Amino acid sequence: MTSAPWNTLGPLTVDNALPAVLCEELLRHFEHSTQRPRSYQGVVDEALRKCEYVEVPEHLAALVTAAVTPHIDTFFGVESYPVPGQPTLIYRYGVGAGFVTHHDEVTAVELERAATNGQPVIGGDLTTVLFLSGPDEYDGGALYFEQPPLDLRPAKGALVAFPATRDFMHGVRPITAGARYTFLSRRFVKSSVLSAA
Ligand SMILES: O=C(O)CCC(=O)C(=O)O
Ligand SMILES: [Fe+2]
Repeated sequence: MTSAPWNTLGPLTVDNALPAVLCEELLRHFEHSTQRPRSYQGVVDEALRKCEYVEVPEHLAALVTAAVTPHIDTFFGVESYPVPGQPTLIYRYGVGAGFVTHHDEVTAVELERAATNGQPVIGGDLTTVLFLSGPDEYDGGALYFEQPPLDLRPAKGALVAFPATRDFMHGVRPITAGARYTFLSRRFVKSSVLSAA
């Protein structure tokens, strides 16, 4: 039971949220797809974010949704659902910068640049990250939060979820060896005041 508002809770971490076979299928999809450099605020700059992405087909995204929704709804005390029509992405971070500290709110400049740069814009109330790599597969690369300070290098198949707001500043520490794969989607909270803002 929780009485705190959902947008003050998190990050939630759940080990073994995704079965190993689904992690493998998502990784196979990544390897067989066209990989593109991912932007930050609509600009590709490897000093701020060194990352490639592919989009996930609907049938695979639906399997992830089914696996994670009960964990997320129970923890945040809400009903949530993937943002309709919005792509979900797989990210690969090789050796390099990781991803600088940021929040997950969509900004006006990102939207403006998306009109011409071909980059997907993914916005919503909650961010959902699934780890498709275990900590033995890369060095560095922690998903970190600033306040309170927290560094996460969870097991393969783990879920991390948190409000996509400016209160949850986070980033990915530089990767110093190996490669780190994550699945990224955003969700709306039903009847959320924030989702209408
Ligand atoms: O890949 C990750 O661990 C986090 C990525 C992230 O923060 C984002 O896409 O906004
Ligand atoms: Fe983020």
